[in-house]
Amino acid sequence: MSETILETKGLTKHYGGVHALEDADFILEKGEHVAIMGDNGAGKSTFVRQITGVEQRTRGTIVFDGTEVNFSGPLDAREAGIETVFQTLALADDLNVPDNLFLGREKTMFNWLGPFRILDYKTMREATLAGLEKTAVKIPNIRNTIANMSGGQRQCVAIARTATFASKLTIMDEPTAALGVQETAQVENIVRTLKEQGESLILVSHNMRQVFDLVDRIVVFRRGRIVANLNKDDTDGQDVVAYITGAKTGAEYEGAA
Ligand SMILES: Nc1ncnc2c1ncn2[C@@H]1O[C@H](COP(=O)(O)OP(=O)(O)OP(=O)(O)O)[C@@H](O)[C@H]1O
Repeated sequence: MSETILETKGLTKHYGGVHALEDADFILEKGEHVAIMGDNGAGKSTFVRQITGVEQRTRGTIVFDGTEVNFSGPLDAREAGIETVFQTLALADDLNVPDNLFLGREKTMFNWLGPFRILDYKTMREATLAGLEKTAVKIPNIRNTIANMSGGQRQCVAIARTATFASKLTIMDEPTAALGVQETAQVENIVRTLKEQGESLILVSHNMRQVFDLVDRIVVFRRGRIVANLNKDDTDGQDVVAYITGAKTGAEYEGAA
């Protein structure tokens, strides 16, 4: 029997009078790869911001790995096991790969020597290499700073962070939007590797080909609401577009999976 890693019930976010997210009931099973699709302004990023602790929801519940959660910020969500790869990468340009992977985690990786905190570089380097190997990410020199890397390499570093810390859920918000063809292929290969490893994933994407290549299920948002929950094998691009545009209303939709 499958186990649920994430469930939202009635998840709602209003910005003043803007109802960006309304009553979202969403389920993700462990090991499942689900795409979130929808037109610009449909509420996809708002949904991601509520479940990753970036913002505080207006109402609704979030159950993560069996526990109801109220993350006070993104670090809280990371500590619980949610790794997020945003379109605008949360990487520091002037730091190298291990430093970036461990950014914000110094708490667990510092050795205490009296009043001084010393970074354990050996442990960091080894964990970084293991994380890169797990995702089959090829970075020529992990001592290079992020500023000297291509967009694709940067995205791979951000994704490798997921594997390094054995997260329970990976969320990618438009991970290839700014990438070229080859770089996109590399990122997509990493996503396939995560699938083979049983990693649970939410992929926000406008790219129909990519979605059909990579996920098991497609959830469509429209005007802040979930209007469709489609098994990839029971649908096609035309059907998905019909839900995205509102040609199909989703009136028949009654909750998640
Ligand atoms: N901080 C904010 N304040 C006010 N309105 C907001 C805020 N953030 C988002 N919105 C509004 O909420 C709605 C949903 O936006 P959201 O960014 O979640 O859409 P999206 O589906 O992610 O779109 P895109 O594909 O363009 O990223 C939009 O109408 C947007 O203008």
